[in-house]
Amino acid sequence: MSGPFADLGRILMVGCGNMGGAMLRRWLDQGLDPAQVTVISPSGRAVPGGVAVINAYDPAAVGTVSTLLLAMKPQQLSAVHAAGLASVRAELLVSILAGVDSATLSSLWPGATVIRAMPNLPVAIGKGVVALHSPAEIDDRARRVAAWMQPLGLVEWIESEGLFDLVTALAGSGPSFTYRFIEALAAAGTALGLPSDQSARLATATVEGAGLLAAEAAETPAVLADQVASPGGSTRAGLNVLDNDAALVSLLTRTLQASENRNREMAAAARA
Ligand SMILES: NC(=O)C1=CN([C@@H]2O[C@H](COP(=O)(O)OP(=O)(O)OC[C@H]3O[C@@H](n4cnc5c(N)ncnc54)[C@H](OP(=O)(O)O)[C@@H]3O)[C@@H](O)[C@H]2O)C=CC1
Ligand SMILES: O=C(O)[C@@H]1CCC=N1
Repeated sequence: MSGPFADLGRILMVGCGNMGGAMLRRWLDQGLDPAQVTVISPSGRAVPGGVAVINAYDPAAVGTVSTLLLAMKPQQLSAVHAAGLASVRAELLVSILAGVDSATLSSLWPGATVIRAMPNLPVAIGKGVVALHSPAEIDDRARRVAAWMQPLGLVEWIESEGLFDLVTALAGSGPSFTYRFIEALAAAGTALGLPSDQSARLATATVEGAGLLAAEAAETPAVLADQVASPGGSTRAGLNVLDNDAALVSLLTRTLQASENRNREMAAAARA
């Protein structure tokens, strides 16, 4: 096999819910061999594309694991470790757990190369973000992880682990905040008289188009905003509301701060 999935060997994926499932589906769409992956899911719920699923760790069923991918909730880490996973000697340990720091992961799986990955939900269509952090020098194993994540969207290394909780808030949680914005735009349209289904369609398509243009254009979002807002026109009247006392920036700063704080709390709980 070649491409981004070469050299990952057998992958054991712990949890395959909203986020893990989106990643796995995209990888399978992009050529990952389902025979390479085993998923642990306590409910035994079906997982995408013919991938083997077991409801508890069973060394005989799993065999030798090269890559261990943690994709359950941070609060499940100690239970997962205690339920046999401590004995897995994978060369690569990749964790998408919010908060949980690399020192905690290294102490639980000594000897593994630990990489933290923070994906977001649009990885489902290859338009996600995957932030990566390696506590050690970025070596060939770490580069292998970056190549593995490439089909999911934008891959960015975050050098300082101290910034990872903030990156998690901005990019990991960011789609949720953006969906709220779409809902709020639609709700405002409805409150002012539009039929709700039409307002929802208009809001979703407007955010889709604006996002795609922002990603492709040479201009910054600030310049694009000005291209919409004619001097003395109606957009400027609306922007004045968002910009007054930096209302939107202030709201989003508090939003990211709350999420970052919660990531720190989850990291502390995982260390305890
Ligand atoms: N949702 C998102 O957008 C993002 C999530 N993350 C991170 O991804 C991780 C998963 O989140 P998300 O997918 O939303 O959560 P979900 O609740 O959707 O999925 C959790 C998964 O963990 C499994 N699980 C539960 N208990 C255990 C256990 N004891 N052993 C093995 N597997 C277990 C569940 O299996 P079953 O269904 O069988 O119970 C399920 O497959 C979290 O750590 C989160 O921080 C990171 C970035 C974005
Ligand atoms: O809500 C959570 O805890 C995770 C972190 C990023 C997205 N979901």
